[in-house]
Amino acid sequence: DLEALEQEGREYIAQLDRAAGARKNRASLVEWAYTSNITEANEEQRIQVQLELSKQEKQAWSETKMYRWQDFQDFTLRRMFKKYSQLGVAALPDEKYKLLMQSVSGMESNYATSKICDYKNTTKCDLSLEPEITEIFAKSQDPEELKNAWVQWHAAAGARARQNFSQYVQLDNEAAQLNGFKDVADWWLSEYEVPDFEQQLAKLWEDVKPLYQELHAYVRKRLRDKYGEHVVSAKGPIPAHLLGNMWAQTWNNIESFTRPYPDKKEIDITKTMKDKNYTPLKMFQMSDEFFRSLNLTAMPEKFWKNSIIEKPTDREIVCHASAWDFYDGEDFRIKQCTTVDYEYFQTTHHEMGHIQYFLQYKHQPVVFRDGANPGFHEAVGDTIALSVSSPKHLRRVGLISGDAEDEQTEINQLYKMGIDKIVFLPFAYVLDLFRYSVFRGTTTPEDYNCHYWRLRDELQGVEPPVNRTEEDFDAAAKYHVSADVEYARYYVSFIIQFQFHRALCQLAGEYVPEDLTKKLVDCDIYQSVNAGNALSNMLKMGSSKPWPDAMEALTGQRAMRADGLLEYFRPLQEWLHAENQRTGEYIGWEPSKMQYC
Ligand SMILES: C=C(C[SeH])C(=O)N1CCC[C@H]1C(=O)O
Ligand SMILES: [Zn+2]
Repeated sequence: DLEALEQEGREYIAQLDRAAGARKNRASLVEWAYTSNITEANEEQRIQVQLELSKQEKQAWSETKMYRWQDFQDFTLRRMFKKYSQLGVAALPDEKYKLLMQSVSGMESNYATSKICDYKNTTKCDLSLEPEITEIFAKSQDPEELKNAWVQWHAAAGARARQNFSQYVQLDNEAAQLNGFKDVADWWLSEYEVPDFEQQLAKLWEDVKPLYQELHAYVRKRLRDKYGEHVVSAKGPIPAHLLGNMWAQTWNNIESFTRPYPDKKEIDITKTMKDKNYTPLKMFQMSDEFFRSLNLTAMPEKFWKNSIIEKPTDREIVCHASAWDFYDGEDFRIKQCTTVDYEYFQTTHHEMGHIQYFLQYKHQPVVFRDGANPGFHEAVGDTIALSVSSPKHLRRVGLISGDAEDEQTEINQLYKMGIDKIVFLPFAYVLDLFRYSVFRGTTTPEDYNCHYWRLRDELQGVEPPVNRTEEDFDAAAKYHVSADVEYARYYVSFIIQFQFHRALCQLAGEYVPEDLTKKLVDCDIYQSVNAGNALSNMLKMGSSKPWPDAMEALTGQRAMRADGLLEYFRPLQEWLHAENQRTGEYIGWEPSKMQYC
């Protein structure tokens, strides 16, 4: 009878989950070995083990399919079977599976080991993305030097990945179809478990676009004041190499010469960190302490022993920051090439947020040890960082001094947050709009680069510093495209982190709507056990329930909404609107005059 069958199913899925945990542990270990020491041998070993594990998964999958789990009464049991009924890339025949692994691995190693030559000393050609090229984009205010680094990097890390990328698209789409999806775009979107998710992304962009356009116009004006109208036009897109970041995804590095009230004391947190002899370890300890102050879980012993928090000098590694769950309930690690600066202080909290999520859901079955949706996992650390980057908290830890809050300081503060959070949204949206169209075949290899720049031009209002052709492939110059990491998760995160932040601030008594002494921009949830417990209750759920349930558990809302972000930045939006009217700056941008199609 059904009851007996369901009980049999329960016992089967329990042993399958344990076996899956052992497989994921092995997969993480061999992946870690490769990304923390990029050699041919480690790359070969990684692919061998992945292939072996995929055979075991295929075997288990054929057994799982035999169960009539759709008729089971138990929601959680049905959900476990549903997730285990999706085989993933292992559905590919061995040869194609290996080819797919090799093409992604080839792109990722190329990205991680790409070097460019020094602008002045052209025989010195050992500059890596981290720390050297990142430092150029953080510090240089020479458009020619920035253009040179931009062009070299996009040739090395972008164009060189084109062949591998088109093979990866082909094979990943085949895997998607073997899993019952039309293409990888639908597979990625299915992770969000709501039928109209793509439309929700478009709606969020419509909600935020007016704010972005005001900020874009203001920044273009300030850059034109600085570099002149022959470098920055009055009505066109902004040249992508002038925004302080290789991908123009956050513009924090141009804050010092574009902030609204320049005569207000400059808050140079990087300088203060260096003056106070901060070390990468201290940055991690401060982040750990913040989480513990919320009554969340301390980093376990193995974390401090096994993590890599500084770039090694004796080998090549994947420097792009990452957090790792080894699925044994004890081994959790971060790998990042920390430099002592504000940007990496934020990144450290971002990665520690992933680890905290791992720790909170480690009691779940392996199959539920995931974010409620991929965006949730990206939002945890950033939500904490919204408190850490508040003037109140920075004063608390001695990273800024003096300057009590006044209207102008507050606008400067919101501007600093806005050139990090608001400008990121069109960048993130473009990256997966581009890849959805590639996987769907609406963008073919012959117009990869044309389509990428058309989206960058139309949505983000940035243009390439030089003309582009189909010899280039600029999308792959971004880590996540070369590493096959979906990006809508960050777009979602930058929206929902403000819903999380607002809810936590209310729980901490730090934010009271309409109470001007308890404003959202001043909120710091540090040491609030009340806020921490609510966050913990949501994190413990992992992916055991559809994400609207997790969202509701923390915020009372069941949907993603831009209202948290818009409320947070309301004063800035009003200031920018008035300022752009005062200067008469054109809002929006005309199509770029650069050749890229
Ligand atoms: C820090 C990570 C590792 Se999950 C990252 O890739 N982030 C964090 C914010 C956006 C995105 C990026 O760097 O492009
Ligand atoms: Zn992340």
